[in-house]
Amino acid sequence: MTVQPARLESLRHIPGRKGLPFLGNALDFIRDPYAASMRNYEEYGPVFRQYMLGEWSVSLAGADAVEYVLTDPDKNFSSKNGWWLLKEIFPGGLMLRDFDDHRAHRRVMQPAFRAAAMEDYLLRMNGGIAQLIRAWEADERLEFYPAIKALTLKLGAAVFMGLPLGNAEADALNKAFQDEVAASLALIRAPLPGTTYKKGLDGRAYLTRRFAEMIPERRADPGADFFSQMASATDEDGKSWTEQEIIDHLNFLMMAAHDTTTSALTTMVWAMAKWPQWQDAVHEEVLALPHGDLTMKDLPQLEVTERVFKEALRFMPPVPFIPRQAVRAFEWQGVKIPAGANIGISPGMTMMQEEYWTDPEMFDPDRFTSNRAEDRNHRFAWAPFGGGTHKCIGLHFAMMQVKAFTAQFVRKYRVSLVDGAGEKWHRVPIPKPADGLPLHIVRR
Ligand code: HEM
Repeated sequence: MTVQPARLESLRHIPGRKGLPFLGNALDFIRDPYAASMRNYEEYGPVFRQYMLGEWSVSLAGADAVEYVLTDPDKNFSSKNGWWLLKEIFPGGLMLRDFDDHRAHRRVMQPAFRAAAMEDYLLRMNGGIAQLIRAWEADERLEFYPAIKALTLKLGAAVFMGLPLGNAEADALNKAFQDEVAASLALIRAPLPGTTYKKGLDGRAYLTRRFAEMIPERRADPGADFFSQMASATDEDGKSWTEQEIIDHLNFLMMAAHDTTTSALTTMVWAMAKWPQWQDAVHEEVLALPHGDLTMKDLPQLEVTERVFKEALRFMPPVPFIPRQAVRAFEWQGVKIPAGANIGISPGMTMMQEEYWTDPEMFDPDRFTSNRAEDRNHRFAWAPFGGGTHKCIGLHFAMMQVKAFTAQFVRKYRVSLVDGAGEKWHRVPIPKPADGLPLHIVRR
């Protein structure tokens, strides 16, 4: 659905500040997005406008706003136009579809996340993780962020693309994929030679060509991987996706899965190194499992691990802000907001609000125990995976991958922070430690 962007004149009644020419409030936001949003909230109230990189947007603060926009009872909000940054590099992905078209595509993708498929992914993951973390044995000091990023990329090539671990082409495909991700976030968005953006478009062209060549192979001899699932997926009428649709969905899925899980695992391991009582509790829980590979049956037993993961997502959410575009005018908290306005909501800010959480600045996985259940203070108090029709389709997959990794990692290693490590984080676009998170690592 195409809607003309809202003009400044139609937003003037909404309080807010412009900041610097063109940059607007971007520097403040990049430095500390929560502090910047909280300042605006305190000064202007729950509806305010912001200017960044030449664009105005309207922020709606608080869990009620997160619920209203994500559940979208009046079909007011376009995800496709909200996530315009991703439109050229990752077109056709689920998040870049709206309403009936989105629902139809999501339904076709859903079987790739059913229990039987998940069991196969877990098998692949277990083998891959064992092999990849073995390489860390030789180190006494491990820079965790680059190490886990390399691990999730290699696992991704196996689980998403169906390539055997160590496949010669996997590195080239992963490099093209990383170029795409970098380009989707680039400030200069013209395909000039040598730019990040041009490299991303080249990466997309290469992946598109290779995926197209691989589709007949995946159809003829399907394996236990996402690519095979998508190549053979059909809708209610038995119609398959076109070649281009398969490529676009696979490409987007890998992007949606990769940096988010990498970031969450980094936060979790940082927290377990900083507050070792959680590392001990997770270790003890893992030791109580039957020895051998983690199975689907074991996953619910990892209850402490799950709480530590949930708290890591609250503390440092990989997707702290969610954009939409209003496709029609609406009213929120008595403020009229015109069609075409860019809308921003922040599950990240909500997950730090004292209204819903005790001592929100404290890392406290016990807030998720059934007797405290602070996440139930509001249906959208804890929403690191979003909600409504676009709620993360990979959330159980992410949980499974995190448990599969953590179980093997804590069984094999104990980690502590190198002095001063992990003190500074880049919070946007996806959180990562500025120093790469150097850890002391010892074999148990
Ligand atoms: C800790 C890890 C993850 C986090 C925090 C996360 C977060 C999110 C969020 C917040 C959304 C909704 C965005 C919106 O409403 O605009 C989303 C959507 C999505 N995620 Fe995840 N995600 C994670 C892992 C994954 C994984 C592992 C996969 C795939 C295996 C995945 C695939 C997707 C897809 C395809 C969508 C679009 C869904 C739709 O539009 O219907 N994500 N994710």
